Order: sequence, then C-alpha cells, then structure tokens
Amino acid sequence: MVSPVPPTYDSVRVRVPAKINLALKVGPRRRDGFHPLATVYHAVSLFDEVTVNRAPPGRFSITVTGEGAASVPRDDSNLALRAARLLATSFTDESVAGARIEIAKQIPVAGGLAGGSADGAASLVGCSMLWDLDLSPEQLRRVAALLGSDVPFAMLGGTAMGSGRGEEVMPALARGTFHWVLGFAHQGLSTPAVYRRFDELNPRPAVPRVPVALMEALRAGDPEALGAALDNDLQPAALDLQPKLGRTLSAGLELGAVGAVVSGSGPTIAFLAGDENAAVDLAVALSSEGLCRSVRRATGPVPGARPI
Ligand SMILES: C[C@@](CO)(OP(=O)(O)O)[C@H](O)COP(=O)(O)OP(=O)(O)OC[C@H]1O[C@@H](n2ccc(N)nc2=O)[C@H](O)[C@@H]1O
Ligand SMILES: Nc1ncnc2c1ncn2[C@@H]1O[C@H](COP(=O)(O)OP(=O)(O)O)[C@@H](O)[C@H]1O
Repeated sequence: MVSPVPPTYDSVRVRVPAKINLALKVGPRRRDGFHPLATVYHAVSLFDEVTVNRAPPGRFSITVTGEGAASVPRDDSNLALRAARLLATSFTDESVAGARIEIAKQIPVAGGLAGGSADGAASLVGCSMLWDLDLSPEQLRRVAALLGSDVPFAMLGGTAMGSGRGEEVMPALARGTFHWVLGFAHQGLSTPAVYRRFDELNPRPAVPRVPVALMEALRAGDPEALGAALDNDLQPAALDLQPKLGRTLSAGLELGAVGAVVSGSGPTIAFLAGDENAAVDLAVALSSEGLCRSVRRATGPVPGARPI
C-alpha cells in the first residue's frame, strides 16, 4: 500500500467567526489579574478571513483590509502575527517557517466579538497547514490558550461553555439555529478597562456559574426562553462606560427582540429575534432608529476557524 503524501500548500485561506457570550458570569479577580469565568460562547456568522502565504524562513509580515483595518496593529501585538511566531518557535525548526499574512476583516475591532482572537486562531490553523505540522487538536488548543482567553473557542466554534479564564472550552448541547441582530457602536471598549470597572462595581462577586435556564433553553432550541436567560455580568460596567448603550438595548427590545445582551466586554449589542423574518424586521427598524453605527444580521451557531 502506498502511504498518502501530505499536501503542501503555498497559501491557506481560513474563515473564522465572531463570538458572542450568551452568558458571562465573572468571579473575583485572581492574583494573576484575570477573572474566573463561567461563560457560554456562541459563534455567529460574521467572519474574518485570514490567508497565510509561504514566505522565506524567519520572515513574517502582515496586511489588514476591511472593517476597522486602520485601528488594527501591524506590529508584533497583532494576534495573527503573534500566533504564527509562537507556532514557529514551539513546533518548527525556525529555519523553515515564515509567513506573509493577509487579514480581511468584517468583525469590528474592540467590539466584544473577539475579532483579534479569531484572527489568532485562524493564523494557527493556517500556519499549521502551511508548514505541514502534524499537531493534535489538544496541542493547538494549548498554543491558542497562550495567545488569549478567547482564542481556544475561536478554534472550536459552535456553542460551548468556557471556564478558567475562558480558555477551557467544552461543546454545549444546543438545538437549531438562532437569529441575531448585531448593533455595532461608534466607539470600541477596552476589555481590561471593562474588567476594571466590573471590579469597582462588584467588591465581592459570587463564584461564577452558568445559569441552568440558559442551558435548558439551548437544549430546547427555544429562542424566547434563551432571550429571557441571556446574562452578562460585564454589562453594567460596559453601560457605565458607554451610557448610550442603554438606549440601544431598550430600543431593540421595544422593537420586538426576544432578548438583548451586551456581547462580552462590549460595546456590540446582540439582539435575539424569534425567527428569520423577525430578524429582518428588527434589523430594518433598528437601523432606522440611528442609534448604532451599523446593524447586521447573523445566525448561530457556526463552526470555528476552518480552511476554505
Ligand atoms: C470579555 C471577553 C469575554 O469572552 O471577551 P471580549 O469582550 O474581550 O471579546 C474575554 O473574557 C476577554 O478575552 P480576551 O480578549 O481573549 O482576553 P485576554 O487577551 O486573555 O486578556 C486581556 C485582558 O482582559 C482581562 N481579562 C481577560 C480574561 C479574564 N478571564 N479576566 C480578565 O480580567 C485582563 O485584564 C487581561 O489582561
Ligand atoms: N488581528 C487583530 N484584529 C483586531 N484587533 C487586534 C488584532 N490583533 C490585535 N488586536 C488588538 O486587540 C484589541 C481588541 O480587539 P478585538 O479582539 O477586536 O476586541 P475584543 O477584545 O473587544 O473582542 C484591539 O484594540 C487591537 O489593539
């Protein structure tokens, strides 16, 4: 029998989704500065695309186009570049690895949608194929966790529970497809600043636990029950830093959303609609209110970082 020859690629394109947090329960700040979380991640159909191309050994470069491209760093703090370098130093003879990385963004920057983490995850998937690395999912997950708390989920996708500082992920049972309307704000919010405000507002937070009602709503595929169970401990902190978000939340609920929540550290707001038609109506009505920079429909869950 002839053993299969692994394909070699000159270039790999990876599509990776944004996430929202259906629940985000936050505990007391740990000694290392992070907060213990009990979260439910949900990947939605708003995607960045990351293409990694062969480059001479030791040479790494990055270009960024699309939504918010001007505010994405091009230096070593870019998560896609950090991911490629980390993978190269961890798993290759550095004399072979190099990458020219192109990011096409649709996920708004600093929106609480984990766009940077998504690009990091996509770069890990793309570079491991480009360099023919034969890594197990667990090896990749460990590198992902080093890059950021949200990166392992961006690799996994779907709907998943997150614990630890968010880096421990486990797929959750969820039925059907949910229809979301995302309201993007005019200005971003800094994740560390929102966690700091959370600490000020909550001197003694409880041990975080995912709400049982939310897991039941997911298992039943019931949008009304899910809408009622959406729960984000960072929401008061985000609203405190951007008070206008409160008006947007109320407007979406008055316009017929079955639930609304600030996504992660914000400022994007995720509105849940009862079905696809309701999502179309809600998106149109919310746009005409003029409270958001822009409004987009998305469905979830969708898969994590995948080559296309
Ligand atoms: C809030 C969440 C919810 O999913 O997402 P975003 O809204 O940023 O997308 C995450 O916890 C963000 O995860 P991520 O953006 O990957 O954070 P990291 O790079 O690991 O950490 C950035 C900073 O956020 C704070 N941080 C992050 C995670 C955590 N469990 N506790 C924290 O206090 C720390 O100040 C840390 O220095
Ligand atoms: N590839 C990237 N795309 C977007 N932002 C990035 C990227 N790499 C690093 N960053 C940095 O991460 C910060 C947070 O961006 P992002 O991940 O989009 O938001 P959030 O943490 O709110 O989900 C940005 O302000 C930017 O400085």
